[in-house]
Amino acid sequence: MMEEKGEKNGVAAMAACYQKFDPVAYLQYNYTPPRADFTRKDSIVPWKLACLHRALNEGDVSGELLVDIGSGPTLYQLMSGCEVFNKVILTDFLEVNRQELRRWLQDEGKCSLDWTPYLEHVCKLEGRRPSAWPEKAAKLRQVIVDILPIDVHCSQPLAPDTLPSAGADCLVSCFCLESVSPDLPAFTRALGNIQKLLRPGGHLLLIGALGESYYFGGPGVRIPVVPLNEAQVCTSLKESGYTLIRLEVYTLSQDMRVGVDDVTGVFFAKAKRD
Ligand SMILES: Nc1ncnc2c1ncn2[C@@H]1O[C@@H](CSCCNC[C@@H]2Cc3ccc([N+](=O)[O-])cc3CN2)[C@@H](O)[C@H]1O
Repeated sequence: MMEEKGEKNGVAAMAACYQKFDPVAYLQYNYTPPRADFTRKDSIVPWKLACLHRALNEGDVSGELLVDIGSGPTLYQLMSGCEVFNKVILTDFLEVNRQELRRWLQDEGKCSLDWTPYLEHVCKLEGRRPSAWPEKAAKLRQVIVDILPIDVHCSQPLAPDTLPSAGADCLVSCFCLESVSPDLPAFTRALGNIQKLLRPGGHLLLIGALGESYYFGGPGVRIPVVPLNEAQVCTSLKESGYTLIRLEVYTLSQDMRVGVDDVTGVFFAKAKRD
């Protein structure tokens, strides 16, 4: 019982940190140059987009429904998946992030970040002209069917009956679980909680930070992160009911370390639910 109380306190403290999360600042910190520089082969965002494109286009991923776990205020993580799945559900813990996503979806022109360079880059990865980005934007808006609240620390992270009984065909989650978990056991439990949202044999595409102990979710909003290494990611995936297909790692060069966190690397894991 004592352990459960400790778990609940850690998760509640983490939720309190997120009350000050600032989507606009967060997007500026992580989704503008140098971390999102499409003129540089070694920039982080092009690496992430290439991992997602490759993972979704090597012939083993298919189905109807893709669910993005902890979307935050970003959309890049769905720009390849929107061509493979005809239904996409976005999720986040905070209303401010769900609002940011809704603003883009409704195309009211009041978005905090211009996603055009991202759409152009993914068009290029698909062998299309970058000028096809309006079609890709329209496709993404067409397949997004819902933007829902989620809590990965709940044994049932989404409201009941949100998903088909068989579960989603694919989950994507980027930089969420390690940033919302007070420790490694909580990270592993959260992986287990979302595993139940996925049909057996369905794929998990997981992007996360290595060696990160904190990040700024806004000016002065320092949020603790459970520092992970590759071995811990692999063990946690295995312990929570996934078979790892591939793990890729990006190591940050000095100029990618811009003072908004202490990340040393980024991992991309493609896995299957057992
Ligand atoms: N209990 C919960 N369940 C689900 N989601 C939850 C919960 N609590 C908060 N959330 C939701 O999860 C959050 C997701 S954003 C988390 C930010 N992760 C750290 C940040 C990201 C980042 C980006 C790019 C790069 N890079 O090198 O290019 C590095 C890094 C490392 N720093 C946020 O949307 C919150 O609203």
